[in-house]
Amino acid sequence: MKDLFYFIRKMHHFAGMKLYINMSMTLFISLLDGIGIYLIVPLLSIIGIFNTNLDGIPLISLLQDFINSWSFELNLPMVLALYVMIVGGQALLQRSQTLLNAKILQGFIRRLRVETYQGLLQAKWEFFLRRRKSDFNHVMSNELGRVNYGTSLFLQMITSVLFTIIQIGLALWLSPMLTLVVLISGGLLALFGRRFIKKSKRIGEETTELSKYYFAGINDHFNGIKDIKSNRLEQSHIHWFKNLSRRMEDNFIQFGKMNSLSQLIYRLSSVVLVAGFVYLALEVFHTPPEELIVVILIFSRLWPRFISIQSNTEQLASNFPAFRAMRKLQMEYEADQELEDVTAVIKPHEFQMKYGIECRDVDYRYDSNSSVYALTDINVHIPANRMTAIVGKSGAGKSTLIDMLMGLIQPENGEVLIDGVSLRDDQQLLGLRGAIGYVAQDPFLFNESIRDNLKLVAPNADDAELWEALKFSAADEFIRKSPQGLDTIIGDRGIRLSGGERQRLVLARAILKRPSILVLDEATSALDSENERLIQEALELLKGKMTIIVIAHRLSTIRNADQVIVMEEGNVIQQGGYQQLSQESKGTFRQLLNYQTGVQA
Ligand SMILES: Nc1ncnc2c1ncn2[C@@H]1O[C@H](COP(=O)(O)OP(=O)(O)OP(=O)(O)O)[C@@H](O)[C@H]1O
Repeated sequence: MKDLFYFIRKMHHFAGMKLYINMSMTLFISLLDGIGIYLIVPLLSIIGIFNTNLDGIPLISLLQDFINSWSFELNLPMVLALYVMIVGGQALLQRSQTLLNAKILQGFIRRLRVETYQGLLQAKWEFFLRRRKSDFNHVMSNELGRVNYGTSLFLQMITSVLFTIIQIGLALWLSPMLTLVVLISGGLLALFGRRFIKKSKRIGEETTELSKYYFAGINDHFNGIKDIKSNRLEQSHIHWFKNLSRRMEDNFIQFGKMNSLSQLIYRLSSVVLVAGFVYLALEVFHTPPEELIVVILIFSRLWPRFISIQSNTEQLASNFPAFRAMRKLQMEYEADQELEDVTAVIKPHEFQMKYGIECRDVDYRYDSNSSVYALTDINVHIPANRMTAIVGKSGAGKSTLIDMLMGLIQPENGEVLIDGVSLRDDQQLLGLRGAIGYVAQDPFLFNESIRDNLKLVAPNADDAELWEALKFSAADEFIRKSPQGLDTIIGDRGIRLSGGERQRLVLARAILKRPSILVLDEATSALDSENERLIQEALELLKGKMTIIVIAHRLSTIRNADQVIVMEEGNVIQQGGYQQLSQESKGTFRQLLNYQTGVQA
């Protein structure tokens, strides 16, 4: 409930006056609707088609006096014209209200969607390390839809409740005793209905869990489709999917069963109540027939409202878990924001690094409850405008160190400094990130054209600049050969390219950004020797102009590095020039070199 009110407050903040106009319109439409129905009896009676004495009915006798005071005589066409005007006016108003309602809701959902997306993008990298990406997809699509539906339902309910209160007031005026009986019956029904609301909430919780599981599953399966196909795992996945789909169906039907049962009970009770009413009115209270007609009219309008409020509450309760899931995600990313505003632009050339990046006594672990550290007591200096290589066995902590140097993760102890200023400073962090060109182990490309993928980092670059970057990364030749050239669409994550082609393309993209720090995490691992040599030569030309940090398993790649950092089990165990380290016969670096060149120590 608390989460629901949070979003309602948000909507109130967003829509302001429009929300009240919308609600007033709904109320007015319901009133017109009610008047239209109530009027038909007295009007027909006034013109003598329906012969009843209306003197005893307060509101209607007033209306009768008013109509009688007119100087002209009311006839059937005029009565019907009045009726058409009221109901027609209501239909016109209804259309405007539906439009306004859609605008408010859609505007609110757009805002919520953008806010959540932006909040997620501004969260720290560590936030993403701890969570499944499919959970974000789930909240951003499925749960957002349920929040939308729930919010709209809640607004409908407020107007419905307001209108019901007005109707109760009218009914009390017309016949207090019988209305009280209706109200008491309604109250008993609401008490009885609490169990249905509780059950709806429980079913809603299961809906959230199942849909989360569904999103995670399809996400994993389609990401791993190559493994599934090559290992013939289709059957087990289809079996999993069928099972889950069955559970989703059951969950849906369970809600339908419960909702229809509550509706059945309410409807049956309404028939019993009407029968009881008529009996009481005629036999006990000796209500005159014309008053009875009005009371039955009131009842027939009031009771369905009770039923629909009850049914809407059940629907709303089944959506509570979506409100909670959305709010929980928001609170989590709000607590893990890394920058005030990631959209603030600091141009790469505005970031000047003279001395370099330094790690001072840095410790880091991925899980604060575990005793295992990914980095321990790291003290390194990455000099500006030099090339530094980081080497070590798999799992030694190379990528973690790079993430630390880029400010993606923050040390548990110690400090990372750029020219002596801590990376905990937002401006420093923003400046650093803007100045980095990063090529990951598993480079990311969008399912767009080569041109679009490149222009992502440099929207104003012309074709000549694109080709220059592509030449640098030895990617120009294969792109020239493809029939569509720069307009070639490269598939999901660049699936239509080979691993080496992808790496070269991402390297071109990094260069196009004109970074002052180039970070290559195993960025040339998929290249053949010829292309690797071409890139080495290109990097050689960059030396002295930008800071280059390279992780490489193939040590031939880093022969020209100014500094080599050797890591083992989260520690830096050697640090120095390539030549110097290769001559330390007992050192790990020498061992690694020997393994790769086939020389036994
Ligand atoms: N997201 C993570 N959550 C928990 N532990 C992690 C995570 N990423 C890495 N680790 C652990 O941290 C240690 C260092 O990993 P890291 O990826 O930095 O090694 P690496 O030297 O880059 O390895 P490789 O050469 O295989 O890429 C490893 O023991 C790894 O299991």
